[in-house]
Amino acid sequence: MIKINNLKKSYKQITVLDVPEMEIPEGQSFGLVGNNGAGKTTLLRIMLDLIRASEGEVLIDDDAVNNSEEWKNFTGSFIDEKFLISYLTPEEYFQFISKIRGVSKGDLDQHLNLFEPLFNDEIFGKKKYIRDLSKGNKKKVGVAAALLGDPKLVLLDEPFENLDPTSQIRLKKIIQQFQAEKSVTFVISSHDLNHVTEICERIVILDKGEIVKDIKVTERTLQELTDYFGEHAGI
Ligand SMILES: Nc1ncnc2c1ncn2[C@@H]1O[C@H](COP(=O)(O)OP(=O)(O)OP(=O)(O)O)[C@@H](O)[C@H]1O
Repeated sequence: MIKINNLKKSYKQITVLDVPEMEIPEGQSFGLVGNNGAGKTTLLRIMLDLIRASEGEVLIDDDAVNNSEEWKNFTGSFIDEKFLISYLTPEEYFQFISKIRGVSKGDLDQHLNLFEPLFNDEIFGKKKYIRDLSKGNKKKVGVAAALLGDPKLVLLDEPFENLDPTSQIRLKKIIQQFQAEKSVTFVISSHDLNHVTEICERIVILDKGEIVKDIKVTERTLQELTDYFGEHAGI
């Protein structure tokens, strides 16, 4: 589903991402981990054509993302709050996204029902604009919108960040439901090694823009990741 060829991103001659080759097959849940500045968000942004690569390309279903609009019809994503429309209420925002994606009112209601426990009576009916929601609640709106309209591919940057522990567990369950029932391909960056090993079948570690490990998740993976980052901390 995703293919990367000779991808490089540099700022002022400093290379921050260098991925010669990588493939993410359809249906895979792919986790991206790495310390601050490793290049995770840069990679996600290039995959979504939000920034241009300095060299190389990302293909989604064989189309270069910077040369095609096709992939946008089946790709959902939430990178940060800039994806939201801050002067709308959450209700208005979901209606707006539904219109763009051709989601009926019935399907929107069904989708939002799934998120009711995660939203925890904090999102709807509060007469608040998105800009007035807490960071965690903005994240919930963004992730729910990314999953709206039956996307085949979903990219999420640190979806668990700013969520309370109960919400993290609820979000994990929702993602697992989309994996099992809808075979969505997920690309998820996270600093939470527990969550990422639980929801991903493959984890790539980025270090200074390079892939240093590409792991098929097993029951030993959490320990392997903990050991890897522990070594970096000198522990
Ligand atoms: N516009 C920019 N100009 C210069 N350098 C940039 C720019 N955007 C990103 N970088 C650099 O690229 C590198 C990778 O950043 P990136 O945000 O992708 O890391 P990350 O792995 O997502 O980090 P974090 O875990 O802190 O979110 C960093 O060194 C960052 O300073």
